[in-house]
Amino acid sequence: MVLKLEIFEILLIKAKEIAEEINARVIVLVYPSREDVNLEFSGEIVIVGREFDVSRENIKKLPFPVSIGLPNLLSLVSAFLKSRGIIKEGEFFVYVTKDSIGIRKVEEKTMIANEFFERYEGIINRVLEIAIELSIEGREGVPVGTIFVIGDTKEVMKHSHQLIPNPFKGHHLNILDPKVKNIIKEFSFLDGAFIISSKGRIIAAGRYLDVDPKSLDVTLPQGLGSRHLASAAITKITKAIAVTLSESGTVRIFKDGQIVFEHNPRLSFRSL
Ligand SMILES: Nc1ncnc2c1ncn2[C@@H]1O[C@H](COP(=O)(O)OP(=O)(O)OP(=O)(O)O)[C@@H](O)[C@H]1O
Repeated sequence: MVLKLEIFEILLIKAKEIAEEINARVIVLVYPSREDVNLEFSGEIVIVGREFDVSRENIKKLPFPVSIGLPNLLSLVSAFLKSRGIIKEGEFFVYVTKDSIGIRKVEEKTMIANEFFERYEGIINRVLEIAIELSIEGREGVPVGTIFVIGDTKEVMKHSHQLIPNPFKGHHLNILDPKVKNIIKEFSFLDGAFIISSKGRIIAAGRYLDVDPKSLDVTLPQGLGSRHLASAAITKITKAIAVTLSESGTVRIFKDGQIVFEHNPRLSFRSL
């Protein structure tokens, strides 16, 4: 069968029609299959993806890693749109992947709190990306587990101590620098946590979190051990956010003592 238009172009046309029909103000393109997105739409267009160089005013670009899977991507987009006041709870947006189309309602409770975007958006994205790569690749093929504690550094340092001399002391390395990714991966075998400032600077690695989950009344689903309890606890007594990678491959984000995001890339590593 010869198609006059590519599937993706057909989906774009339909997305616009649906958006207009249901009064959706946003169309989300998830890792679109082509760069020259040709879509005249009066609302906002959000592109989830990496390599797109767009400068049109109504197009926003979100660099979420594809490996977190479509449901998680859509939850993050939903939280983003809400936190930026682009759409409100209960409203709909239309999304298009390279071979599917759908409608999503912005729920009252998004998996990720709005602060995710207001505070450390870029940093959490980068940490998530590293954690996901480590989950899939391991370190030199061996599964690793680790913790990243982001933000409220002063308080976090008060509630933690070094297990080994801090390899990052005196270095001004920033997690947003692409070269730093491999350095982090190299040090991921260390026991303890990475401490990252709200601006992305790597303050320490090999840091033990001195927190008592019991007295802080932290409860997590069964099966989660001391790494996860400590991560939850540190986010309860400070304003920090923690990202953990379990040796089993699951990546979790903690905030206010609770899990706000959970995903195992090893179980769903696929392209959209
Ligand atoms: N308070 C803490 N601060 C920093 N790191 C910790 C803390 N408690 C445990 N860890 C780290 O977590 C590692 C694994 O502990 P444990 O197996 O109990 O955790 P877990 O939550 O079951 O994690 P995993 O799912 O990766 O096995 C420890 O070897 C240590 O490196």
